[in-house]
Amino acid sequence: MNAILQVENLTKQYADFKLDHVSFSVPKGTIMGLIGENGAGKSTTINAILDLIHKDDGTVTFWGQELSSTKQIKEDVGVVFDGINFYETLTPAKVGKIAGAAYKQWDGHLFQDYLKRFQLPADKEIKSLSKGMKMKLCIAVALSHNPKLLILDEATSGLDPVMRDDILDVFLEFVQDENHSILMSSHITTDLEKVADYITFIHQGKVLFCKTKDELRYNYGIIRCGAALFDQLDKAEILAYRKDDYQWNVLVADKEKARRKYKNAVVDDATIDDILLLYVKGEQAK
Ligand SMILES: Nc1ncnc2c1ncn2[C@@H]1O[C@H](COP(=O)(O)OP(=O)(O)OP(=O)(O)O)[C@@H](O)[C@H]1O
Repeated sequence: MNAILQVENLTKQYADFKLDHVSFSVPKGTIMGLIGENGAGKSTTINAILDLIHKDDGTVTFWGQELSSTKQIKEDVGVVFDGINFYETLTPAKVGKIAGAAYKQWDGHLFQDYLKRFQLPADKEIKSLSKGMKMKLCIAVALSHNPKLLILDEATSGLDPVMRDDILDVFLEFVQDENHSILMSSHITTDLEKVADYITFIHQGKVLFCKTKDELRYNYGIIRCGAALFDQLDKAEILAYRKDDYQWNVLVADKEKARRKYKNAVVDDATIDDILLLYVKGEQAK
């Protein structure tokens, strides 16, 4: 069994939104980035995976098994959400004691190491910690019960660039163990460009694609052209397109082919943000 987490046809209907047959898997030793516009369904996906909300259909398997025991998930899956809050009068040291009693696999020394590494004061009340410090505390707790899978929903959004970089290094260290994996949603796509192996793009409740980051980075490109050339483009090769004031921006899956074929066009590399913007704000060709 190569996948730590497998999600198949996950479906959840709300009054005004449907998470629609979402499928993807997170292989061992890898980081899967979950991207999508606000309201795309990322948190709904994560909540359904963790059984925090009832799913209408689909299966979620951890290590090849549908887990009926939430206790087992609690031990083996470290979870960090944007906005998780501990009681304000606790201190990080007290949080460590409580977590030590709650998790069988708790490693108090590891927790102390993370407090030092993340520059968190052990004896300061949580109400006096900044948002970023609280987030770091959540990450320290999630890592210190020795999970095999980390699920992070916007877990780095409150951190400054220097601390984000440090935390991303911690995530990369975590997946050095090939039995570990991470599923992380983030709007900071440059973070995912740095650490993710795969990207799953959810758009309006559906998976638009699930691809390796390298495929996106090395193969996807944007043709910048005028109306005349746009009319000549092979429409079957266009993934999405958008016209701004002066030019057409056309997303293609094979930029080298486009460079060979349309010699007069500028074909730029595409960042994950570019891809997301063109799919969300542009027209989809197929
Ligand atoms: N409990 C609920 N009842 C009804 N609708 C809900 C509920 N929770 C979420 N939704 C709707 O589901 C949709 C998807 O929300 P979700 O939080 O999954 O998006 P997201 O991709 O995580 O967005 P963001 O990037 O803004 O966090 C939204 O339209 C939201 O209003």
